[in-house]
Amino acid sequence: MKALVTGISGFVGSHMAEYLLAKGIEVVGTIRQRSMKDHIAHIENDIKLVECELRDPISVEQLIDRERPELIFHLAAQSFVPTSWNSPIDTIHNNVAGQIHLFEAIRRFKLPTKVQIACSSEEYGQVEPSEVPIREDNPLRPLSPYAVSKVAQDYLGYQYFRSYGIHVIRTRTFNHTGPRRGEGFVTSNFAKQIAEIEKGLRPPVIHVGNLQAKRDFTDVRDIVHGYWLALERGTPGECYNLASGSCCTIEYMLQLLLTLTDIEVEIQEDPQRMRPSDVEILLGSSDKFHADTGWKPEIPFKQTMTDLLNYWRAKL
Ligand SMILES: Nc1nc2c(ncn2[C@@H]2O[C@H](COP(=O)(O)OP(=O)(O)O[C@H]3O[C@H](CO)[C@@H](O)[C@H](O)[C@@H]3O)[C@@H](O)[C@H]2O)c(=O)[nH]1
Repeated sequence: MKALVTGISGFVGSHMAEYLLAKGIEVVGTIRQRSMKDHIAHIENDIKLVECELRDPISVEQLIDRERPELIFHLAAQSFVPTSWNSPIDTIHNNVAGQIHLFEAIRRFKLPTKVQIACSSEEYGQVEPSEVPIREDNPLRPLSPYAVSKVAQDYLGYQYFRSYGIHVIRTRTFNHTGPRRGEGFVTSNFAKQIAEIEKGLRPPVIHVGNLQAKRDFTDVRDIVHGYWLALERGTPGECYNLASGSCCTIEYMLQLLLTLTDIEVEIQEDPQRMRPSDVEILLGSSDKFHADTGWKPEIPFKQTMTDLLNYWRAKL
């Protein structure tokens, strides 16, 4: 069986590739011209890498025609919320056009390919206290251009399923982290700052943004298992939350990291790290996904954060 992973050199893409290889699946992955390959260097000989700009319909059509994968894990995206404030149109264009080109190519060649699309809990946006844990039928009230791009990807998935019968599964994933998480994202950013302080590379001051936001974190290794199950057992056209079912403040996450180190630090708020509007709480129910696929997260949050901190300690 052949699987195509878009964005294979990214954080989730690299974990997805490892997961698929362990299952004996043939893996093809897309990278961009200037993609860093550090995350996949250890498996580069076991996968096929294809340079493909997903915003270019011709490249995507040629890729799909040539590879004809049975499964697609569509993970390529501009995934950092703050970047989307700086250049909203780039995020919307990148995330929406890439997916449309994939769908159009599948449609053109009438392929039975199963496609998982990486949607996001950010789509729920402004969530009322009475609405948690959030279920899939909650209203979508996106609060960032990134979130709007994910709503568009999500509904395009629904539309291509309804219009053309393409086997699309929409996974609305809540926050996920673990080794190789990009350093801009909060868990990795704080872990990296701690590792740098431990090594004497910076003064003992941790710079933070909004510590009161609440997020529902799952380990990336549980998430890629979920993506596999989504295509194996999920109902085409459906959307599913992937979440741990509990949440914590960003402050709690920072304090947890600080229990894993001996250093003493000062915590300093950095106005640059504040957002024009931040999602206050994301706490998801995965009951629907569990009922259809049996998925549940296995890795405790403390283990995930320990692995992430050790990743930075080894990398610096
Ligand atoms: N990045 C960052 N965030 C901070 C910081 N301090 C506090 N935060 C807060 O920490 C929360 C999480 O921020 P991120 O790690 O950047 O993730 P996100 O905006 O929640 O988005 C992530 O999760 C989505 C799923 O809910 C994903 O769709 C998205 O791609 C990303 O992985 C936000 O409320 C943010 O304001 C900081 O120094 N840096």
